[in-house]
Amino acid sequence: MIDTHTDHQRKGKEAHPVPPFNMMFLVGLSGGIASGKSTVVAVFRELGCAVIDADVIARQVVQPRFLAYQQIVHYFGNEILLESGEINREALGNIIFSHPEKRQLLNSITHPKIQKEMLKQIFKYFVLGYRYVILDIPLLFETNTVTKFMKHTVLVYRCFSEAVSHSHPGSDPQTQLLRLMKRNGLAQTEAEARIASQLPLDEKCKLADHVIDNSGDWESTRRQVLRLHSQLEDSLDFLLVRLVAVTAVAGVGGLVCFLLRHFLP
Ligand SMILES: CC(C)(COP(=O)(O)OP(=O)(O)OC[C@H]1O[C@@H](n2cnc3c(N)ncnc32)[C@H](O)[C@@H]1O)[C@@H](O)C(=O)NCCC(=O)NCCS
Ligand SMILES: Nc1ncnc2c1ncn2[C@@H]1O[C@H](COP(=O)(O)OP(=O)(O)OP(=O)(O)O)[C@@H](O)[C@H]1O
Repeated sequence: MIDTHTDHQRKGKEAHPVPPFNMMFLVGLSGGIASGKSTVVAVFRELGCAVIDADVIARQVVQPRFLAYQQIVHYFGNEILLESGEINREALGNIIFSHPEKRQLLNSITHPKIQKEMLKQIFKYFVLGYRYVILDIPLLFETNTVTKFMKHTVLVYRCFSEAVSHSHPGSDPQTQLLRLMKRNGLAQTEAEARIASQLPLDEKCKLADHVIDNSGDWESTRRQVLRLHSQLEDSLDFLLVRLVAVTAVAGVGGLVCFLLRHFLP
């Protein structure tokens, strides 16, 4: 039987907040459609890690009381509204996934608001003293502006067939397509358009610092997450950031003392 209580847990290394004045770092997590992101994120949450979900925020910022809602209705028209007045996500999805310029437009409306809300949540976790925050962002590698703020990037991938897993460790496009069609009730062309709107998984694999292979069973995935969490907790980056912060504070303090001594009577 596999021992689910790993060394990591025995050492009691859960992600409890550390005192608030310690600096933290960001970890970007992404993956293909139905690759297992939620599964991986659930393990991180179970370990007490701070997780921010971009898809959840993307839904919040387009609620009727927000500016993004008005802008979307202004540019896309009332046709994308449900009777309740809320955005018809299926209708909007059908438009933006088949028209790249409209997708660009929607992104330009929503992404700044999503990023602003993420920033607020990051600040909250900073104040609470977390060592690192996981940002679950489906478009992490497509949106270059975000990756530069990540100390680590993680890609979750899942090979759906044995044959593919050995030759091409990225995805099985056919199975991914079928899953998407079934899950979202999409026609083949619509599902293809959705997949084509994102970077191919094997491209993302090359860009990521860490890859979690979710092709095996749950335990195998869980073990990889525990190992990664342990690495992140022990990360020297954390110490480096603290060192830089302490140096900066000392530098500013020194400067203030110098100025006070020279310019005050
Ligand atoms: C187009 C919308 C209305 C479709 O809604 P729907 O409920 O059908 O899908 P949902 O929001 O759950 O997204 C499902 C997946 O689609 C992909 N996706 C969503 N938006 C985009 C986009 N602009 N470009 C490429 N892929 C996207 C992601 O993989 C995401 O996980 C919605 O996705 C949206 O508002 N997108 C713009 C905001 C965005 O970029 N969200 C992604 C997180 S940053
Ligand atoms: N290792 C695994 N073994 C068996 N089933 C799995 C495994 N990982 C995930 N699944 C199943 O595959 C489906 C997709 O997983 P999950 O929801 O975690 O993916 P996701 O990447 O978050 O999907 P989405 O694209 O909707 O965000 C779920 O039904 C989940 O239960």
